[in-house]
Amino acid sequence: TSGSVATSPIDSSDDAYSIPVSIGTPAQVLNLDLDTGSSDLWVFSSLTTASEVNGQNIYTPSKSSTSKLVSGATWKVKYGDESTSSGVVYTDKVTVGGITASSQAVEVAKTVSASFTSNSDIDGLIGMGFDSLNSAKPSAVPTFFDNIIGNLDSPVFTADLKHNKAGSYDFGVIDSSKYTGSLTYVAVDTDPGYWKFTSSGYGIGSAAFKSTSVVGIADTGTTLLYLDTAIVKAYYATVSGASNSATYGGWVFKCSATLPNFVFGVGSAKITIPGSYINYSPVTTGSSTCFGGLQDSTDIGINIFGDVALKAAFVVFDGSDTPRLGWASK
Ligand SMILES: CSC[C@H](NC(=O)[C@H](Cc1ccccc1)NC(=O)N1CCOCC1)C(=O)N[C@@H](CC1CCCCC1)[C@@H](O)C(=O)OC(C)C
Repeated sequence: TSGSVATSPIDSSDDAYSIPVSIGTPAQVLNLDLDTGSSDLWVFSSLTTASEVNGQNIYTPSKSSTSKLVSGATWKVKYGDESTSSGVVYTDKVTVGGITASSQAVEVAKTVSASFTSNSDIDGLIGMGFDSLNSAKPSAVPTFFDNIIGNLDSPVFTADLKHNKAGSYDFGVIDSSKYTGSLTYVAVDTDPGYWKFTSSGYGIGSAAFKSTSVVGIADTGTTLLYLDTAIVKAYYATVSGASNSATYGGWVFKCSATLPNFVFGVGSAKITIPGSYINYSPVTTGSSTCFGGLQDSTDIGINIFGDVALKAAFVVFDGSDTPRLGWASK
């Protein structure tokens, strides 16, 4: 089997990308953030503390004839941005892009942190990292990808994210109409459970490409591109008036600045991120100071190829026995 689901940016800054997910019988449709940087499928629900729900769609297990409580199971997840959620576990029928997992663990939130409450565009997450990252206790539960992989024509899903418009996630098929040239594959290190790979270097604008190993993760759930200090400094050295602002917690520049393209290498291939993608957004609405889409990864402790990088490419997440990432321009 194979399938495809449209994914849309939740706002004009491409902060995150959501997909419609059907849960239960009859179907309850929630908009979930497909996140390759984590491995829990969790949802706002009828069990979520009422004061912590603010406009999100919720899953009500008692209204689903196929829901089952997993007795004794709990979960608690904390993300890179310090946001958290926790609760209990049900199994139910889950369908994404026409593909159904008949008994998918659905982690039902009893409590969520303020940043989730304030984000009415996201009704939960569908983690597509490796099972080792799953937070369920006393034992981990498989991801949606893990549950369907055996039924897929090919053990893959692909990401085609776009700037300010709908893209798609495909399952079980590599649609060659969605990219140009050829795919270049790179090995994935599944420890501790991210889609972790080694980029072969970078180039800033028209400057010579620098061949150097840059270890990072392909993370659909992270908005920006986070890289080593030296690369980030070299990039903003070409942007007149750019500075690393303590006030705004990162590199900022005049919104009118011309930003050079940023190239990153995958094997012998090169992915070019248009400079315009590195103008993330004004620091506050209407400000003439803009926040960069490329930021320093030091405080995170890992380099992250987030949506700013991913939306410049077509990416194959290959979950075969030797997991790998395929990259192509588009
Ligand atoms: C640098 S690590 C921070 C990363 N979060 C982010 O990148 C959030 C995503 C978001 C978008 C819209 C609304 C709310 C949150 N954006 C963010 O922190 N931004 C601040 C800087 O400007 C860009 C927006 C993160 O924690 N990613 C999570 C998934 C994420 C999904 C949205 C809800 C919150 C959790 C996950 O991918 C993760 O933890 O990755 C690890 C490996 C860092």
